[in-house]
Amino acid sequence: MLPLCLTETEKRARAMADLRMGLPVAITGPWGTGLVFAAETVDDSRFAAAMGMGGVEVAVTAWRAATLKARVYDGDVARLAVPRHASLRWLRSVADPASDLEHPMKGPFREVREGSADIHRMAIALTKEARLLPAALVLPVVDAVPEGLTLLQVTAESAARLSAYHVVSAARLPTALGGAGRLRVFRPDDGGEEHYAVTIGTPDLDGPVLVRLHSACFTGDILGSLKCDCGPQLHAAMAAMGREGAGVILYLNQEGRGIGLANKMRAYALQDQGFDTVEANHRLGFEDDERDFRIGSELLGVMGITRVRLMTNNPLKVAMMETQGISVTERVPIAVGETEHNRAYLAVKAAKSGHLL
Ligand SMILES: Nc1nc2c(ncn2[C@@H]2O[C@H](COP(=O)(O)OP(=O)(O)OP(=O)(O)O)[C@@H](O)[C@H]2O)c(=O)[nH]1
Ligand SMILES: [Zn+2]
Repeated sequence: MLPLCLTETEKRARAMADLRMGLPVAITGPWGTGLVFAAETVDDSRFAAAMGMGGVEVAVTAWRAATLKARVYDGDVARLAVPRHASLRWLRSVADPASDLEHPMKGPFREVREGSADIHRMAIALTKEARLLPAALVLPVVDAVPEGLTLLQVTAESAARLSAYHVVSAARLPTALGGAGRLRVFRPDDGGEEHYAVTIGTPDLDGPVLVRLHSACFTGDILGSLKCDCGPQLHAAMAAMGREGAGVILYLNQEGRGIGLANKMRAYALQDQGFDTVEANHRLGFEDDERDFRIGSELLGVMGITRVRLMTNNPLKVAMMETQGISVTERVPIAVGETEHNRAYLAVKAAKSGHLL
């Protein structure tokens, strides 16, 4: 292969930007080649062009299909035929639950069951990775793939691959809560999100290190939102590490349990309609938690940390660390920040996501 050719990983990173801009991406597999658009970003003229080519389907997750009352024949993905006279507005309303209560009857749908859902499944994975709504327009490519488009191969493996990370830069960062400290920036080799490590004091890397894996929450961490407990948890963890004289906060840019801030605000809008945090994710078509917990253990590995006292109320985090080869010698609970606004949210996390209080 020419040294200047792109790898599948590089093409996949490029495909994220394409989908976010409303451009199509081509995906090829044993069943043929498809053109894929994100339902959220495709514009009028490209939608019209796609409809002109025929055979257009919309791929949604099984969660979204359940809300739409559409049948699912492919496990986690449903394929819906796009009616010949459907408008872009119709497509958006299939993808976006914002108007579900106002217009509950979007169907009837013609579910597609012949052929393979491989391209559709990969299209959903790409829209999720691009932090868009998990819904995609998929149409068959009959002739050649239009010039200049990113062309990806269907592979189960590429979706599951975890990037390697390296430290880009680091510097001293004293904080009011933690005292002396250091901030490191980690960059993945696949063009994805950077993550940060805040080291407080000088942890002894041989012993168990007091660690918090904190998922970014712009609303809680920065704005002091009362809807969740993230800000107080972050600050309590830093203060505890300051008191002990050592610890590590991994600040993971997995906003909204991995769905991104735009989708989290869509989830909040659904919560304003009366749905709880888990139901809102499902109506949008997401799992209740879309985070890749392997990133945390990967970064600990880069830092040379193998044994931790993990500050969390989430047993899944403990289990994932253990599976990834990090020994959790103790779970350190952090029950702080309950308010009248987040009491119901915390109760749902305890009941549905197994959080310990
Ligand atoms: N999708 C979604 N994400 C939310 C919501 N509220 C907070 N988040 C995000 O949830 C993440 C924090 O996860 P939590 O479940 O609170 O806590 P955890 O990190 O799993 O567990 P702990 O270690 O016990 O705090 C952050 O990324 C927040 O942005 C919500 O209503 N919907
Ligand atoms: Zn939060």
